[in-house]
Amino acid sequence: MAEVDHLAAERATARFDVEEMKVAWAGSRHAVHVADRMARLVASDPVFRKDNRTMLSRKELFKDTLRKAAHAWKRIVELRLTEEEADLLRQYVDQPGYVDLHWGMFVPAIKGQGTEEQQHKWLPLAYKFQIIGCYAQTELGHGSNVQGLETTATFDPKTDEFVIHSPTLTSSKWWPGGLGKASTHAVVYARLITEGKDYGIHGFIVQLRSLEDHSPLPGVTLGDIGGKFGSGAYNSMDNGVLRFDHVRIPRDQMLMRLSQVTREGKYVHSNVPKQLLYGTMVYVRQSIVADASKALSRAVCIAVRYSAVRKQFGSQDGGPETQVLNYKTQQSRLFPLLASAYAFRFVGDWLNWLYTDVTQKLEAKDFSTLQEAHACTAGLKAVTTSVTADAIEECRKLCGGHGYLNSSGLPELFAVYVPACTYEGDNVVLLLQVARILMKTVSQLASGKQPVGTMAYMGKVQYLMQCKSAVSSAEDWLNPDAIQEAFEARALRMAVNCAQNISQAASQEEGFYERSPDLLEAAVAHIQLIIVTKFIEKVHQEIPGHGVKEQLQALCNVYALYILHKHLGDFLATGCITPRQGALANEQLGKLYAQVRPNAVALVDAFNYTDHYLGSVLGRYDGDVYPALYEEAWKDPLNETVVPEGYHEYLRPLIKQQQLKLSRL
Ligand SMILES: CCCCCCCCCCCCC/C=C/C(=O)SCCNC(=O)CCNC(=O)[C@H](O)C(C)(C)COP(=O)(O)OP(=O)(O)OC[C@H]1O[C@@H](n2cnc3c(N)ncnc32)[C@H](O)[C@@H]1OP(=O)(O)O
Ligand SMILES: Cc1cc2nc3c(=O)[nH]c(=O)nc-3n(C[C@H](O)[C@H](O)[C@H](O)COP(=O)(O)OP(=O)(O)OC[C@H]3O[C@@H](n4cnc5c(N)ncnc54)[C@H](O)[C@@H]3O)c2cc1C
Repeated sequence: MAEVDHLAAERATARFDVEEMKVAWAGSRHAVHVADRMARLVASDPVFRKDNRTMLSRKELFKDTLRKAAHAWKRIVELRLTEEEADLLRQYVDQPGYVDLHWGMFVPAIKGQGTEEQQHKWLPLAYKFQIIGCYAQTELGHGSNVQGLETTATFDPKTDEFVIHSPTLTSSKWWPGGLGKASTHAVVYARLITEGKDYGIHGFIVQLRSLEDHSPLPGVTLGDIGGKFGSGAYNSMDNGVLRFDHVRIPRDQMLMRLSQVTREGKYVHSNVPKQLLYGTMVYVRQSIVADASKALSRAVCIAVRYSAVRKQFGSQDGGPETQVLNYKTQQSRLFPLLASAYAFRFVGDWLNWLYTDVTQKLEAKDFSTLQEAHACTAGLKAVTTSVTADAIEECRKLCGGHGYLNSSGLPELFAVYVPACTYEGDNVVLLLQVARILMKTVSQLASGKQPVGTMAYMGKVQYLMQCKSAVSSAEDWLNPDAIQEAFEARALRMAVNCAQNISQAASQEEGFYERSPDLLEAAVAHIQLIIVTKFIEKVHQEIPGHGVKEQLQALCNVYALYILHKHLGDFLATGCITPRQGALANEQLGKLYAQVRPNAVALVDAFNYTDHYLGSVLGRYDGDVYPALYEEAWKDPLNETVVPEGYHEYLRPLIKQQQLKLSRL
């Protein structure tokens, strides 16, 4: 810990037990302990240094990524780390790379879509890194529309092989992470053609590079797709392009858990929903929701600590300058983001539970919760990533000019994070999926079918369509039932309004198309309801530790009332609350900010991030920001020489020319 703690006074005002809050955040004492150990292991290892990352060229950065990944693997093996420890170690290394896709998508795709035999063959190779895999689905011409992919896998019964081919330029695989330079294998999604019939998209394991010298195999053309947004950032990842020219693979490299092609070329589909093909995406979407709280909490931790250190403007009587964290505007921009970090953390935990539950049911051939899993993972992925990306940028602004420096850590965090709004499903496309399910659920209400899971509230349609909020004072908004009812009524009424408007169109499809902007808003309202509900449920649980439950209660209220305030138009337009009740919610929000203020620094300390992981001179634990900023500036390569390169070529002649002109006057 730091020798001088410039934030000590802030820490002293906390009205709760920070160590216990760490447990509430991490999920258990064991989780705090393991995370702490792995974070320190990474922070103390010079190979994992990352403060120079934004100054490296793309080639240097990529090599640095390979080095870190190899070193991480060496440490994982040497220390015999468990899967949980290894995942955390990779998280704290904090540099996107091919391993993310290998463990995050290639392995899950084989686990989810491979037969037992296939898993037996391929997983041990992947587990030991004897092969490196990626997930090659998106093409140059199609990403969102998976059914529109063009790559073909045509069965040749003569040789018992599939022929993988890219028939057009637009069928080139484009974007897969790890494909460009590192992967030896890929799970490739292609149209299965057998006996002259196109059976749509299926997954195939295809070897791309030699295991001897890493050169592309015959018929395979591949490379990196080029530099991406921001310095450092996601440029450590080799997103790739891949084309096939009639590449042959054995029949048993089609992932055959869901459907099979026999030796004779007969297509056989197991009696399971086709959507299970999208299972890997569902898995990754739920992990992206968990990651959103990590990225958001990092940005918020930096902004809160720096706002407590930074002072601007004196008091009226010429006293000391004011900490910017004391400005009400700073609080009203920052504390909802702090509350959102906690909200996303808890909804992420719940989603992980849901995913595990659905997976167990699928194993038992119970597919009843597949739609719920799809709606929740798609919708929560969309809302949490959009909010987090915007919030990181807001945290940059909250840190003023210094937030724009790479050394603040915020520009890189933003650049790394922002593609999360696009990958694993563009957020708009995913929200429209949620909207479709909402419309289906509304249409089934008339027939008396009771909605279940997170849609269950829609079953209270008679009541929710006409209920009026009973709130008559600002304090009434602290009642979770009042919040819950207002959010349920808003979500349901928006969905019903959309359904009514769609029903007036010439066709359901046309109505859906015309009303899609409204449908997006209805989907967001439904997802926000889920987040609020899960936060309320969390706070209702027994939570040990002095003051911890009270702080979480306050943050839960901040989150809900902030959303209500931000989307006041929805609540008023649907008649769920009156303008006066909206004003009371805002009044209560102001009081809650005052309650959060003395606890703010301790609430971000509870994330338990090392300075290495935060990677920010502004977010340092000790708050000793100015010497660090000053020191950091001198490390820039531009400061390696006092007189810059190019002076003699471009600056001196210019200055001399001007001097000459002046001397002639
Ligand atoms: C150390 C470990 C770390 C782990 C963490 C890992 C993190 C990794 C970091 C991430 C790195 C980035 C990597 C990025 C990878 C990628 O981006 S991979 C590519 C991702 N691509 C997409 O997400 C494409 C998005 N598109 C789609 O998902 C689909 O095309 C679509 C939009 C859903 C439409 O599909 P379509 O087949 O056309 O279906 P519809 O007609 O719309 O619907 C038919 C029915 O199917 C239901 N459905 C759709 N999807 C699903 C699903 N996933 N699950 C279940 N059901 C689904 C849909 O509701 C319809 O149902 P009915 O109405 O009942 O028929
Ligand atoms: C950093 C990064 C990493 C990636 N990694 C991988 C990977 O490892 N493997 C892989 O296979 N892919 C990967 N992808 C690809 C990613 O999955 C796709 O980019 C993503 O699914 C979006 O598809 P798209 O690019 O086709 O966007 P498009 O669908 O072309 O989107 C363009 C615009 O059209 C809108 N739009 C599209 N369809 C509709 C609709 N029906 N209604 C309304 N609006 C619509 C979108 O909202 C968006 O505004 C990665 C992408 C990125 C950026």
